[in-house]
Amino acid sequence: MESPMSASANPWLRAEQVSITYGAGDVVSDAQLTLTSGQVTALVGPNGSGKSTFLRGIARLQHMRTGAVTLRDGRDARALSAREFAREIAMLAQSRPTPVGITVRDAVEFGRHPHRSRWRGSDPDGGARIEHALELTRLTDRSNDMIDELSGGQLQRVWIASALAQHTDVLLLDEPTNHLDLRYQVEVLELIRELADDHGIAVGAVLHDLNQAAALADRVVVLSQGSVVADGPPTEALDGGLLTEVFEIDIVVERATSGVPHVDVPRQLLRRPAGSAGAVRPA
Ligand SMILES: Nc1ncnc2c1ncn2[C@@H]1O[C@H](COP(=O)(O)OP(=O)(O)OP(=O)(O)O)[C@@H](O)[C@H]1O
Repeated sequence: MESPMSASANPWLRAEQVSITYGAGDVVSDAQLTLTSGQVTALVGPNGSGKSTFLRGIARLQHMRTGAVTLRDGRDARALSAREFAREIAMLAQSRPTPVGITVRDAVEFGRHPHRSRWRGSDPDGGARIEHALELTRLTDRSNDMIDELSGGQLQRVWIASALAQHTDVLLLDEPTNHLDLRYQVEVLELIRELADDHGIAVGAVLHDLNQAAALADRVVVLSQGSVVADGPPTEALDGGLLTEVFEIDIVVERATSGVPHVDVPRQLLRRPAGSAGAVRPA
């Protein structure tokens, strides 16, 4: 991980012409993604559009039928050993079993696996990296708690801490705010922004909430039926017409005074007129 000051202009990860199949046709088709130091890139799109599969393909958790993933120094990410790869790219997958009987610190320590020497298990930087990851995720005071006793939001922060302890330039997050209440969502989103801004990490995150994507991301990539149909700053990629087509529901995008687009669905879609058949009335 380098400081943002030393970041080169080259993307830290470039995935190109990625196609992934589960057997009956491609679910990701000729897709591309570029991740840059200090930038958050949000992947958005309807259920089943291929967001997770695309990210998992890049993270080598899914076989790619075609495609290339190139690191900043020109190395082919797919040619690296598992240990080398895990020193470059950390991935927080969507669903993880919660191990029983381990502490927060133990879970964060998992992230050090690619840095431990093979035979003796020594990891001179490990202690400091783990402390730093706990600090960034505000978990220092909980480090001795058992992880099966944490709330969903705290647990999510533990997994992010574990990915941070891995100390990579690139962080891939699949729905990092899933199952979190609003407060924890905001905390996790702020943390992601901080990782990019203060630590120069190149973040790629699948997000469902288009307004969160608009507020958080420097770039938004829109996937539809496995293909990238928009890739640009939120003001360009979050286009009302395009989103209406992709999500198959009327979507209006307004530009707030801050410049951040605000994505909305017309209210009449959500409420039945009072007195209409089947309207829900308060008891
Ligand atoms: N293990 C699997 N076996 C077969 N098909 C799969 C498998 N996982 C996903 N798919 C299919 O691949 C397509 C893309 O799924 P994927 O989970 O990548 O979409 P997504 O955009 O992340 O969806 P969501 O927003 O619902 O998480 C879907 O049609 C899905 O049914």
